[in-house]
Amino acid sequence: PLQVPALGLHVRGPAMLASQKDFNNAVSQVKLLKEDPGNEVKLKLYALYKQATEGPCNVPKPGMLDFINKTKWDAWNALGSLSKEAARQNYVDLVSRLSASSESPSPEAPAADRKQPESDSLVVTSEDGITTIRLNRPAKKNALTTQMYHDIIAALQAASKDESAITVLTGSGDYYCSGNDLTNFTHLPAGGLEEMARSAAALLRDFVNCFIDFPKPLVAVVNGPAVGISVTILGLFDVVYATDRASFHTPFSHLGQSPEGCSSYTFPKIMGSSKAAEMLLFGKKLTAQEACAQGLVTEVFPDGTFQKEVWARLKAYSKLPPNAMRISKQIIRNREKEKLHAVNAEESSVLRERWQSDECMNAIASFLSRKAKL
Ligand SMILES: CCCC/C=C/CC(=O)SCCNC(=O)CCNC(=O)[C@H](O)C(C)(C)COP(=O)(O)OP(=O)(O)OC[C@H]1O[C@@H](n2cnc3c(N)ncnc32)[C@H](O)[C@@H]1OP(=O)(O)O
Repeated sequence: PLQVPALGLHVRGPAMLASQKDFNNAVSQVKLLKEDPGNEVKLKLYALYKQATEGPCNVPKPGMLDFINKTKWDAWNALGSLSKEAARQNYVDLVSRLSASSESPSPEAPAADRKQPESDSLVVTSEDGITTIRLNRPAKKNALTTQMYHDIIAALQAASKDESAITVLTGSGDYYCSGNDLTNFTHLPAGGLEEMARSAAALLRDFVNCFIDFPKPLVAVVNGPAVGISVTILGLFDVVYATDRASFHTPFSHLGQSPEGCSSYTFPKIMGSSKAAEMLLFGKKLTAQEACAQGLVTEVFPDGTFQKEVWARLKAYSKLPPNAMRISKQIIRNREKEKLHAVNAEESSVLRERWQSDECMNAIASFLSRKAKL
């Protein structure tokens, strides 16, 4: 067989080529894959699909800033003059390999039972009655990758059932968290931008639901500046301690996006509608003292003594009767839960549309091309 260099795929003789029916079946099968095959494979699938249905790449190359469409165009163009039939066959072969490997039993434990997260970007420890979930990507200011969202969900599910009395979210290094990792938007699935927005919205909804439903006292130890979703979900925590170096920034309009984490509901409730609007519409950054004055932060500590003071206090709180704390949290939060779930669903669905907008794509392209920073 001939080799298509960019993709490492084979071109077979005409007698072995897959039928249109095989191809249609393979297209349906892709949607049923149990495991995400990764971006490289998804790009291959995209390129082969285009080649099989439309022939060699025949559209103008997208501009430099249109990074998503340019990556797709490059993959399609790399197939050169490969015939439609050969592309169809390669597509069918690739899907059949993917289906076979996704059928084989996974060696991993189910997410809820997993002791440690999938990547080093999250560290979960339990000590002195406190489960600590630490964002651990200091070189990237603890920006949240897709894997980290999944790992945090798993960590919260495990913490809700473990022996600890209190659960803490904090960060490593000088930042608490710089929000969503903007490169998440460059990992385009085979279904394109629409599919990316759909699955990101589903993940966002699951992620925020875990905070809404978390049954034990949940404390944020904000060790430095906080951006985006790491700020908005603070309204779902029971207590927020911050160093005086922390700041709180929700630059959604700058990013062509809209609020999440139930902040469209919790922020106006916590700080009043006009202060909330200044943050959520105009991206006003609050200092730790300002956030405390508005009720978003419980208490601010001098940076030099922050860790010592906060952990001493949390250790003392963790000795309180755990069932009493759970029940008190239930009474405080339960009547709001239904509302919060509805708000989360609505915010996620609005964002699904926003993520497909030019305003959002241009803002992300600007950040990635190092033209814009907050
Ligand atoms: C699926 C659920 C989706 C939920 C959606 C949530 C929405 C949000 O969270 S919106 C908020 C998104 N966050 C941002 O827009 C922040 C972008 N980052 C910045 O503006 C700056 O990096 C900073 C102000 C946070 C820090 O600036 P500083 O000069 O101190 O440090 P840098 O040199 O810029 O950063 C170091 C390193 O980290 C990378 N990085 C930082 N934040 C992010 C991020 N959010 N996404 C991707 N990468 C990030 C930065 O690019 C640097 O990387 P290099 O060293 O490789 O250049």
